Amino acid sequence: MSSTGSTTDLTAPAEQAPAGALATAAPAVPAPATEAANVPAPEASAPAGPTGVLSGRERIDALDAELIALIQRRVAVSGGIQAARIAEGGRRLDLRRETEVIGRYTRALGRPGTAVAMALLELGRGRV
Ligand SMILES: C=C(O[C@@H]1C=C(C(=O)O)C=C[C@H]1O)C(=O)O
Repeated sequence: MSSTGSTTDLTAPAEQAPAGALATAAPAVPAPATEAANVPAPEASAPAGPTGVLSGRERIDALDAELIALIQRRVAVSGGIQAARIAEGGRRLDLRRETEVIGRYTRALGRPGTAVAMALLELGRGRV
């Protein structure tokens, strides 16, 4: 991954999982993504004690790297949508859609989710 923060990820090949991947990876009765608050993830069971702290931190570091990569991909996709809309004579931003996005994160994560959504939207602005 580039550490330059560039948006060249627009050309990244994998914005979605391959067809069928979700079907095999998803639980039989998947919880709605918007209702996932307070459901502990499997990663929540790190062993206690110093070893647990170290190994847990490695997992945190790996998760943070994944999150950053996902955020960079989101910024690139968002920029592509904005550029397309501008090319069609529209406005860069769609506040109704942004309200939907904020609501999704708020329902899933509570008040901090609102802040996460706002940060994601801010990161996606002005990249085109
Ligand atoms: C990406 C879009 O354009 C803008 C960016 C958004 C985002 O990053 O989620 C949402 C709404 C728009 O202000 C879109 O309309 O979907």
